[in-house]
Amino acid sequence: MPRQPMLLIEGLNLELHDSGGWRRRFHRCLHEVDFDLLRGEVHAVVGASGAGKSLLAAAIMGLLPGSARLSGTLDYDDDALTPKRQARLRGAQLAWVPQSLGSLDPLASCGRQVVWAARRAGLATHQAERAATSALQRYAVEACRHAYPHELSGGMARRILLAMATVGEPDLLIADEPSVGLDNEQRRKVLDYLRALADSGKGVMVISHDLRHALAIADRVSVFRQGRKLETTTAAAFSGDGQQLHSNYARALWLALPDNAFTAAPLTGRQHNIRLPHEEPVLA
Ligand SMILES: Nc1ncnc2c1ncn2[C@@H]1O[C@H](COP(=O)(O)OP(=O)(O)OP(=O)(O)O)[C@@H](O)[C@H]1O
Ligand code: NI
Repeated sequence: MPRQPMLLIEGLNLELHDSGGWRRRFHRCLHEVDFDLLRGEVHAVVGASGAGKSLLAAAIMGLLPGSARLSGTLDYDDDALTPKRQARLRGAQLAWVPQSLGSLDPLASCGRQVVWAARRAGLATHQAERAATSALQRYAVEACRHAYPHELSGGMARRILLAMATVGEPDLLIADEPSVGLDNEQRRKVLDYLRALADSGKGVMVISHDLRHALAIADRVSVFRQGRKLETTTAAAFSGDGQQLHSNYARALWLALPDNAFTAAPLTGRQHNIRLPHEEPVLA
């Protein structure tokens, strides 16, 4: 029997103000996006810089700029995800690892911020302290408990954000580029932990510009480009010469992975000319 999605998004359109200029002009950042997330699943969202991945996360969390124009339906657990409901669920059932390391409070120690996150998720004071300790241990940043954000490396700061997002055992976790700046060992641990969260019945949405990292843990993958979702497919469809993929873009992303230069069928001249989506660096 098909499982009911915990998160269901249909026909999502988003317009934001153009930055700069005095004229009030909007531009469309998301176009008719359909997306769903099942319990127990890791659903990866991949695509180049500017594809709209982080804006989709912000729309789910209810953290878009005030002037944003949003239309379409957003349901969580069979009920509309209204701004009021988003505010109530945020930090408890709905958790988010933001892409920007600037999200940490520069004036509070890292340990304090993880405890705050646990309190926000509804834990009582002594439980929050205990949960914070185990979250810091899980990501091997216990030594950073008394440090301030400016004293951390990028990878350490990323792991503090992960500890904050997961300390309250959320139902749905959105991790926006959770492994940027981590070494291979740490990345593997973080990805394994996200996989384990899904295996324990939670829903995990992982946003990544790196298809390899997404495929390491994903059940399904949605490919975005320029504000549009091109396709949602099983992670298993990224195999061989990519024939199971629907869009040329997803196939190009797949064939561009270093290992596939050796294992995939030879590219035709036309495929060689596909412009690959790594034009811009990810700002994190
Ligand atoms: N606050 C904002 N105001 C106006 N435009 C914005 C705002 N945030 C993002 N955009 C625009 O929306 C588009 C999508 O941005 P988004 O941050 O979702 O991309 P992304 O896929 O997460 O990219 P990256 O991989 O670089 O993080 C971009 O063209 C960006 O310029
Ligand atoms: Ni982003």
